[in-house]
Amino acid sequence: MTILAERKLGFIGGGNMAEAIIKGLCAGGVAAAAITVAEPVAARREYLAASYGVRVSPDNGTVLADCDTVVIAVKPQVFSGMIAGLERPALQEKLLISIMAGVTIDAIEDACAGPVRVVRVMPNTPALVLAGATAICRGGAAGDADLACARQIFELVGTVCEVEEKLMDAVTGLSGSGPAYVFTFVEALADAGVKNGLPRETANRLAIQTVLGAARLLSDSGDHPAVLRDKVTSPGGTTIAAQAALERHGFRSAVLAAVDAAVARSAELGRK
Ligand SMILES: NC(=O)C1=CN([C@@H]2O[C@H](COP(=O)(O)OP(=O)(O)OC[C@H]3O[C@@H](n4cnc5c(N)ncnc54)[C@H](O)[C@@H]3O)[C@@H](O)[C@H]2O)C=CC1
Ligand SMILES: O=C(O)[C@@H]1CCC=N1
Repeated sequence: MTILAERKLGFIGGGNMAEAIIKGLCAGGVAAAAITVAEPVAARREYLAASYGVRVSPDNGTVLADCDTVVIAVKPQVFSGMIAGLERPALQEKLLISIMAGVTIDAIEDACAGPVRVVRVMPNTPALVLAGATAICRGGAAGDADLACARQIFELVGTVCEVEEKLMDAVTGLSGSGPAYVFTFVEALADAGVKNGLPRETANRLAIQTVLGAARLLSDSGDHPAVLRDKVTSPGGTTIAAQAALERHGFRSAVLAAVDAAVARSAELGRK
């Protein structure tokens, strides 16, 4: 907490991802009073203030005035309009931490019309429960302390990897959007249990714990997924029958195509 304790942290945009980070930061010991959130939707401001005790404002300028470290947490599509409304000199003094999918460091520097310290980050929503997966990279004007500050924020809410910026679209397709694929899988798994006669609540509990337990086993053992899969798969048994059906229905190629689609969309958002 050494670097963060000295920082005044602000968020521009108080939506789902900002909330996940804020909740994680508060659980990780950051004082809510040191966090300011600018958010145009009044109900959302009231909710964030009541739930976490953060300071809120409808005016993005308040975050610039009050904070030295600013997390840009608006949608990529509203970024250029949002940044146009902020004063250039004030912006250029801040550490800007962007979590926007696709938007490049070059684009942020151009929008700020001058040298600005940018760290680009791709987090994911399990940050809400301190189990986030985040990748970070820094712009040319950002120093070691800036990168360390961003790293510290996201380490409080999970795991952090440093990557080259050209890999950020790949990260977005894998771990940024990835929780949604897992939720779809869990939903389908539970549905399959219900189809085979399990009560809904039992099916949901078993499906969630299966994914949680399998992920924990992978993480704790360090084994390759194929090694652990083999241990589940008895010769002539149930699992190989299921695996054969997954192959027939293109499970792996569906996952590859899904991630490719997200990567392509991330790159497209960056070009807009
Ligand atoms: N949701 C996710 O799982 C992840 C999202 N991201 C990125 O995080 C960013 C935010 O995404 P979400 O939180 O999902 O979206 P969201 O729609 O939940 O939040 C965006 C917030 O920005 C506010 N907003 C709109 N215009 C604004 C303006 N001009 N100034 C200030 N605030 C404004 C909206 O009212 C909204 O509350 C996006 O750029 C997205 O690419 C990155 C990783 C994961
Ligand atoms: O769907 C999106 O565009 C954002 C970026 C990664 C996860 N959610």
